[in-house]
Formats: sequence, C-alpha cells, structure tokens
Amino acid sequence: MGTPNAAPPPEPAPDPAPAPPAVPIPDAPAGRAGLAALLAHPERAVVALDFDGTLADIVPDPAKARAHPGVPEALARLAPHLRAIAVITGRPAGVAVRLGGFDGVPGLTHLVVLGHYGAERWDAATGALHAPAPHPGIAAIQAELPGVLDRSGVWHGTWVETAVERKGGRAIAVHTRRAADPQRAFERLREPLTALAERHGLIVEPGRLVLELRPPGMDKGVALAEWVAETGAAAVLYAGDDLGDLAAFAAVEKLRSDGTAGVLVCSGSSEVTELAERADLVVDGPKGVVALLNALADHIENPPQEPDGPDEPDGAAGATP
Ligand SMILES: O=P(O)(O)OC[C@H]1O[C@H](O[C@H]2O[C@H](CO)[C@@H](O)[C@H](O)[C@H]2O)[C@H](O)[C@@H](O)[C@@H]1O
Repeated sequence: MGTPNAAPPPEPAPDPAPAPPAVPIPDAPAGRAGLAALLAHPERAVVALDFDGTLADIVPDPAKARAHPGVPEALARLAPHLRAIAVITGRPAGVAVRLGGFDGVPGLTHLVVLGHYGAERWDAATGALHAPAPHPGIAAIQAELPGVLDRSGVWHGTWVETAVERKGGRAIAVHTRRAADPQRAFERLREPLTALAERHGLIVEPGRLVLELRPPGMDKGVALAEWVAETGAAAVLYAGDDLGDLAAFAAVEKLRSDGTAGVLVCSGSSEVTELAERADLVVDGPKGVVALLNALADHIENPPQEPDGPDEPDGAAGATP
C-alpha cells in the first residue's frame, strides 16, 4: 500500500518540440562560403528561383502547374530577411505570378518575377509588367508550325491539340510529355524545330520534354547577373532544375570568381542531371526547395549556438554537416 497523503508523482516533462530541420551544408568550399555569407548577412543577400520544377511540381499539362504547397508562405517568410527575392522563369511573367499565387502575398511586396528568361519583368511593388514587343518571327513560326509538325511524323494522336503552348505570342513551346513516346518525340522534333526557329531568327531552348522557340539575346544568366548588380547584393542563392537554368548557374559561378558569394541549388529530378553535377546542394524537387527555404528562415530567425569547432563556416553554425 502507498503512504497515506503522499504527494502524487510529478507529471513527466512534455517532450520538447522537435528542432526544425537544419540547413544542409555544401561540401564544396565555394558553396559553403556562399551559404555562410547568406546566413551571416541575409540583409545583403538575394535569392532567385526558377518556377517549373523548382517552385512548381512538373505536371503533364503546363496550364495546370501550380506552386507546390507552402511555396508562397516559405518565400514570404524568407523575403523580409533578404535584400531581394526573385523568380526567374521561361514562363511569361504574368503567368508565373498567376500560377504561383504570388500577387498580393504579405511579405512578397517586393518580389520581382523575370519572365521569358528575363525578357519580361513584373514588380510586385507596383504591379507593373514590362514586356518587349513580340519578335516578328513568332507569327511566321505559328503559321508554319503545323506543317513542320505534320512532316515530323510524330504529330498524330490525341496529344497533338495540347502540345503547343503559345506563351502570350512571345515564344512557342512544343511539349512532348503527353506523346506516346515522349523522349522519342522530343528527339524527332529537335532538328526540324531548330531549323524552323533559325529560319525566322529565333533560337530553340530545350527543356524537360519541351522545345521552346524563343527570341535570342536574353537568358537566365544575363537576367540574374543584371538583377544581382541592380540589388548590389554581396551573396546570391540560385535554385533551378532544368537546362535553361544552366546559364544562371554559370552566372553565379562568374559572380563567385569576381568576389560575390554564391550558392547553387538543384531541385533534383531523374529527368535532368546536368544541374546536380554543378550544384552545391541537391534537394528533392519543389518539396525539398520549400524545406530549404524554411530551414534558411528558421536559421536566420533563431540562429543556433555556435559550436566549438574550427571547421564550422561563419554563419552556418548548427547546419547539418
Ligand atoms: O523556367 P521554368 O520556370 O522552369 O519554365 C520552363 C518551361 O517550363 C514549363 O514546362 C515544364 O513544366 C510543365 C508543367 O509542369 C511540364 O508539363 C513540361 O514538361 C515542362 O517542360 C512551361 O510549360 C514552359 O513554357 C517553360 O518554358
């Protein structure tokens, strides 16, 4: 029997809330230094992200792409800590704003969306959209495209009606994701679409089961470098998933060689491997990008205690080795 009137045993202490996931640390020194610079002085750093495949999951119908759940919230959490934040996309800027749900989000009042690989610009602060006049070759290509696709031999079946994305009359994307054999259709179309584009002064931008005919003279590397210069940032993080993002990766590599800190993030997929080979961090698609953005915000809002260790990069303390 127990002792009469004994005090009840103390309640067990509640389990502490699990620590938020730490920021992963890149292996390569340049990436480690870039991440450390961003975390040490986020107010001097900028973050730029691709849309499809990075902030939005890849889906068969381009019109049905949407930002991955949690994207606007994660961007809005991080943006106020940064000098600036941007989305750089092959989409028309207004389309990315609509599909991403980026307009009117508290915290994203200074978001910049650079569309058409940087040829278009939308500023959340003003709602203004700046777009160049359409390239005259686009109208000619629209007229010739059905014949070229017919002659390619892959232009049949039910996917035909949904394969061509008109992109506001400023580019034309031919998608093969819904073809019976998507990779074969992509390869069969590449040469005739390249010839068609060249005849009218355009270039072909290959992507994830898409061949985009678009005006030359701008790419994501030029767009990113110009925007970073405009912001005067001391550090830049860029995240992308597709071949069109390689130019932005090259721009970050150039910035690094000129003294600006940089971090390259690949939103990983089995469809494109080229970025993973050059990235400092590879995350698991848009879901992993959201986790990374939140981990960065967690770290900035609640910096972990500096561990005693000579190898920890300044500002990245507490990140997972
Ligand atoms: O620069 P991005 O934001 O990555 O845009 C590049 C192209 O992405 C889109 O196509 C890709 O996403 C589609 C929707 O998930 C998918 O169906 C397609 O297979 C992908 O290639 C977009 O439709 C293109 O216009 C963009 O150029």
